[in-house]
Amino acid sequence: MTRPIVVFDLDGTLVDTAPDLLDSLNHCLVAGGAALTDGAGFRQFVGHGGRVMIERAYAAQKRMLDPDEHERLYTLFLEHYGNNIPGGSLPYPGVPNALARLEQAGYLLAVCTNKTQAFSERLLAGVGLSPKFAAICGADTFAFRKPDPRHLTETIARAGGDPRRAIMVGDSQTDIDTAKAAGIPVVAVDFGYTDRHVREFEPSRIISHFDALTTALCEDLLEAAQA
Ligand SMILES: O=C(O)COP(=O)(O)O
Ligand SMILES: [Mg+2]
Repeated sequence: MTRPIVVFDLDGTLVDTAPDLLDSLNHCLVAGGAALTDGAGFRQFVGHGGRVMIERAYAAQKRMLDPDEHERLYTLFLEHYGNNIPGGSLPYPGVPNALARLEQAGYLLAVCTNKTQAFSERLLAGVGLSPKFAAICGADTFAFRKPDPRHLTETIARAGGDPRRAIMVGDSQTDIDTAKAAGIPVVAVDFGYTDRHVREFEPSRIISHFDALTTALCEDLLEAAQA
C-alpha cells in the first residue's frame, strides 16, 4: 500500500520566517515611497506569496500601485529576501522531532507553499530540514497555487503519495481552504500568520505545538477520512 503522507505549509507553519519577510517587505515599501508595515499588518498580507503581500500592503495604505511599479518592487523583494536566506528564520519548536517521528512511522513528508520553489528549497536547506521531504513545491512549481487544490494534490503526486491517505498541516485560511477543496483533512497550527484565529476556518484539528502532531492524531484523521 502507498505510504501515508503529511504535507506541510512552510511560512508560519514549519519555519518562523516573519521577521525576514517583514524586513524584505519593508525594504520594498521604502523603495516605493510607502510607509513601513509592522508585525500586525504583515499577518494580513502574507499567505499568497510576495506579489500579493506587496499589493495588500499598498491597498492597506490606499496607495496606487501600477503594474510596472508592482513588478519593480516584487523584484526588489525577491532580491532582498533571496540575499538573506535563511536570515534569522528558524523551525518552530518541536518541528525536527515531529518530522523524525512521522518519518519513522513510515509517513512520506512534503512541503506545499506559496513561497517560490527556489527560496523554499534554500530556506529548508539552510535550516537543515530539506532531506526530510520527498517533494518541495512552491507557488511557481505548477501553473496553479494554493488555494487551488491541485497545488496540494500535485505535491502529493510528486512525493509518491496518495491523496486518499494524506494530511495537510498549515497556519492560514489559504491552507485550510486548499485542503478542504481537495477533500484532505487539515491540522491547523495556531501560532502562524493569520489575522483571524484559525478556528474560524474550521480545520479538522488545531495544535499549539508540534509535539501534539502525533502518529495517533494522524492515524485518527486518516481513518476518519476513509470512513
Ligand atoms: O509566502 C507566503 O505568502 C506564504 O507562504 P506559505 O504558503 O509557506 O505560508
Ligand atoms: Mg503559511
